[in-house]
Amino acid sequence: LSACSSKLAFMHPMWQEPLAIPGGDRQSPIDIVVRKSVFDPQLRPLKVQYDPRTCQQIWNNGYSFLVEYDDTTDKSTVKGGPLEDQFRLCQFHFHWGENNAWGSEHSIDRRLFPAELHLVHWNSDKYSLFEEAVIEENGLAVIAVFLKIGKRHEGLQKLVDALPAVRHKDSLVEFTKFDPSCLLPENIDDYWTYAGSLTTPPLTEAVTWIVMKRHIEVSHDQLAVFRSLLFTSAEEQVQRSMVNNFRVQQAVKGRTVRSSFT
Ligand SMILES: NS(=O)(=O)c1ccc(C(=O)NCc2ccc(F)cc2F)cc1
Repeated sequence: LSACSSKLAFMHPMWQEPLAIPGGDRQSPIDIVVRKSVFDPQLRPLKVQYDPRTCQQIWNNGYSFLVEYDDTTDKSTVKGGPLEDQFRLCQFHFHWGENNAWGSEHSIDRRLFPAELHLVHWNSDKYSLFEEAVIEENGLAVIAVFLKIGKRHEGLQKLVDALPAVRHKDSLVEFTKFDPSCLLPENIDDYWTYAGSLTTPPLTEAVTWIVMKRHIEVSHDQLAVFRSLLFTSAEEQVQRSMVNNFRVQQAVKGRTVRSSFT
């Protein structure tokens, strides 16, 4: 699937791109050009340790739906890989399209996927709050996993069943005992990593991106439930479907994308 830019040109981005971005030379998302990525043998395997008991709620924030975790202790963490420190999971969310031709934020040699999962972590060795870490260049680590349409994802179904409860912007529902490691591909040793930013405002250049080479599969019907969510709150007259909630791709600007595999 190629990102035919003309197809995307008419689409209204979710929000107006700011005129000036702080720094602006490490923005996300990007297209990962595989032949330009550099194998780094010093990249270690990722160590992911998630405790399902830290799962708290699902919140529709008007951009996506966030599954939020208790990040007041080091119970759900990621370390290793390109990371010097230990990072705490605070939430995960997705980006998706109006159809299966596009929806992911990153692409691999221009190949887009119907959706992309982001597991968001902050550096708890150096900072004491997410809000502090989000403005620091080594503050955040986001693991990105591409979603492809295929067989039904049994682990995802518990989340899909809860989504109608957060149909409108600013709605929230209790959601517990969900282990997000079920959303990781079997092999998490093969990934690309680069220095980037948040892909929604405030777009701060604080993110070490870890983009998984292997995707996961979800069914067409499961992704259709994502598309049944709304950008708009219950009070608004005009309801708008929550689809195409991805940012336009940004210039690589001389950055090197490293790979953990040859
Ligand atoms: N798509 S992505 O993975 O790059 C991404 C991850 C997290 C956030 C986020 O938390 N935003 C709200 C937010 C909340 C508090 C704060 F201090 C800063 C701030 F960005 C935005 C984008």
